[in-house]
This record gives sequence, C-alpha cells and structure tokens, in this order.
Amino acid sequence: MNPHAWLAELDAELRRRGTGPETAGHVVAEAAAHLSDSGENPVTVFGRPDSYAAAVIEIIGNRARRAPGPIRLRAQGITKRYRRRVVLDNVDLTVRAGQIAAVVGANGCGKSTFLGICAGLLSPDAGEVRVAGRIGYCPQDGGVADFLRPDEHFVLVGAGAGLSRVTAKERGRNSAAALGWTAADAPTARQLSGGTRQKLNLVMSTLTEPDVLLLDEPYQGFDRGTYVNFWDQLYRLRDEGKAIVVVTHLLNQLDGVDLVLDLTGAAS
Ligand SMILES: Nc1ncnc2c1ncn2[C@@H]1O[C@H](COP(=O)(O)OP(=O)(O)OP(=O)(O)O)[C@@H](O)[C@H]1O
Repeated sequence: MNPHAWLAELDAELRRRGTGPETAGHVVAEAAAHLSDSGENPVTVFGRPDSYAAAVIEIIGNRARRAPGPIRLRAQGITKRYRRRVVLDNVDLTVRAGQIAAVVGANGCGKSTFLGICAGLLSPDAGEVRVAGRIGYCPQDGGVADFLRPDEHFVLVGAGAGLSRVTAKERGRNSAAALGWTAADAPTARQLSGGTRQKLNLVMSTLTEPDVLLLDEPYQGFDRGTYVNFWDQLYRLRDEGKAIVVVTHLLNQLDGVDLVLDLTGAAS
C-alpha cells in the first residue's frame, strides 16, 4: 500500500471511530512526517491503518476528548399519546455541552415525536424538557420554502436571531461549502434535489450557532461524500461544545457518539 492511500485510510478509520477532525489531522500529519522522513513502507512501520487507528485511540482517545460541559438539554419522564395509543412512556434523556446523543429504534417507535417534544413543537402528555441556550432544529422533511433561494432562506433565518443579511449569507454559504455544496447562485428550493433540500435544512439549523442541535435523520438523500462531511461537521460542532441529539437508523455511527437512546419498546 502506498503512503498516500495508507494515510487516507488511517484518516477515514480515525473519523469512523469518532476521533474529532482536529485530533485525526494531528495523528495523520505525524504519521505522514515520519513516513516522508524514513521513506519506509507504512504497513511495515505502523501495521494496517485500522489496527493503527485502534491503537492510537486506545492511547489518546479519552484524553483527546474534552470532558463534557454543563447540561444543555434534560428531558424527564416524557410521555406522549396519540388518541389512546401511548407512543412514548416515561422517556428520559440528558445531554451536556460537547456530547452527541443518538436516538435510535424501529420505524414508528417515536423518535421524531421525541425530537419534536425536545424542540418545543409538540407538547408531551407528561414530563418536561429543559433547555439551556438556543435550539437549532432540522426536521426529517419539509422545512424549506419552495419559492425562496438558499441565500434568501439564510437571510430569513438569520433575521430571527438578529444577524445582518451579509453575515447570514456568509455563514450559510460557508456551512454549505463544508457539506460540499455551493449555495451561492443556487436556484429556488423547488428546483433543488431532495438531498440538496436536506442540506439546506441542515445548514439552516446551524446558522444561528445554536447551543443545542436537534437533527431528525438529516442526511437522507446525501451522497457518500456529503454523508462523511456531515459526520465530520457533527464531531467538529461537538468539539466546539454543542449538545447534539441526532435521530439515526445507521448503527455503524454509534461508536462515534456519546449516548444512545433506544426507543424500541418505549411505548407501553
Ligand atoms: N399526529 C399524529 N397523530 C397520530 N399518530 C401519530 C402522529 N404522529 C405520529 N404518529 C404515530 O406515532 C408513532 C411514532 O411516530 P414517529 O414519527 O415519532 O416515529 P419514528 O420513530 O420517528 O418513525 P420513523 O423511523 O419511521 O421516522 C407512529 O406510529 C406514527 O404513526
């Protein structure tokens, strides 16, 4: 395996295992410097990229991650009924600054309902949610206005938080670029593909730099590159101290998150 391919695989392995982009960058840069100085075969020096990533994480994993901060979201005893049917029965979740919580479970078990309650869009029949700070919410679908361009969405969302038009556009375009999407000059939302509309939703949810980010399967329709960029962004936001709750069906990401709330069987 040539050094370039080996380093790329190491980087991907580190990120897949939940290492933040900054730490992964340091580890890869150090390995690259050693390989370039010695001219040796990477597999001979370090072994396979996945084994090396596992070894590095074992040594630095816990040290590299900052300890979680204060509680940002506390949901206690959440119960929700639709008519006589109990969808959520006494569900608790506490998320601190610098943590990602994944909400998982079978179709229809109440994940979106729970997130909607956390966002304050739905009322629980019992229990309460306390949030410290500003919320950003990305719904599973909907959320965009067909007749507006992405820039106009950014300005509208930014206005709600007192951002100037210029700042709102700049922030929106920058976080779109981090997902590999050029939002400037994009057409109205009606003309965007499903995956791109979902990128727009995601960008809007982070535009006002919320303290608590609630994401309901935000990556639907993303291609593979965007999907990787999405998780990188999530780890970066966690490193910056955001509290994140993400609904996901993709269990391969669960070793990168801090908490898992499995709602399977949450109904009574
Ligand atoms: N407004 C509503 N009125 C009646 N029933 C509802 C309503 N909203 C959701 N439900 C029902 O509540 C249950 C939980 O729905 P919810 O959308 O929260 O599940 P989910 O776990 O997010 O599902 P999925 O994985 O398919 O996205 C489902 O059986 C759904 O049909």
